[in-house]
Amino acid sequence: MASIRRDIDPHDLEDEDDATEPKSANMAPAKVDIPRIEHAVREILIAVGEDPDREGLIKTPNRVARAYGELMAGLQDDPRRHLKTVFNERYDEVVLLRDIEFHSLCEHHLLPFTGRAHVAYLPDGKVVGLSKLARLVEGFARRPQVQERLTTQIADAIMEELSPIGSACVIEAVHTCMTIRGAKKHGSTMVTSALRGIFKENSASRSEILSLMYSKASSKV
Ligand SMILES: Nc1nc2c(ncn2[C@@H]2O[C@H](COP(=O)(O)OP(=O)(O)OP(=O)(O)O)[C@@H](O)[C@H]2O)c(=O)[nH]1
Ligand SMILES: [Zn+2]
Repeated sequence: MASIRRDIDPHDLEDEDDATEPKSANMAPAKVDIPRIEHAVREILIAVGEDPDREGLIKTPNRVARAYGELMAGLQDDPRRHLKTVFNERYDEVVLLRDIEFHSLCEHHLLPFTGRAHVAYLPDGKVVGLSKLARLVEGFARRPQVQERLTTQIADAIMEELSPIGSACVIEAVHTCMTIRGAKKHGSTMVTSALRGIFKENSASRSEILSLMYSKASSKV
């Protein structure tokens, strides 16, 4: 397998996006039904024995509705759009973007799971701007998810849009539904991987990409 030439901290990225496109940090909120969520949140507050009309809670239903608009922003987005602008580059070495921070919602409990995604591909003529990999992760994360699906959606989107020789996604995340409630296993981290193309078929390539992804082992999930 060709050796890695790019190993980039996403926080160092220059963003070359079109100025009209919403930035990943400020992804346009989803158009959620605000009154309906407000009503539901008010009902939850009553159901748990709270007084939704006390001063501290009076604006809470609206705040929660707006927060869901942000947390679900990916639902009305097609994250694959970020892979449509490609450079036809004669570049045949691995591109790896490591430690892409993300925040998602576990679809079982609607509680956050947060962590880092490591995304790589071995191009076959088509290369995208690195920030697009971060936007891809963000778009798939901002919706009710399970970590396995998030991981495969990212790897599959890269395979389908860029037709590379291989793609890989590894995600390390902490699920608050397991740390703050339920099993209450603080410090447990879920790790998932999706390998496609050469990274799935060739054991040497698979070992190399996984060791590169883990080499800065993310104890910082
Ligand atoms: N595989 C997988 N499981 C998840 C993910 N997010 C949450 N879960 C799990 O989904 C499961 C839902 O289990 P249920 O038995 O239906 O729900 P529950 O009674 O709240 O389960 P506990 O969390 O064990 O209390 C739990 O085991 C969670 O830990 C995820 O991304 N992937
Ligand atoms: Zn959960």
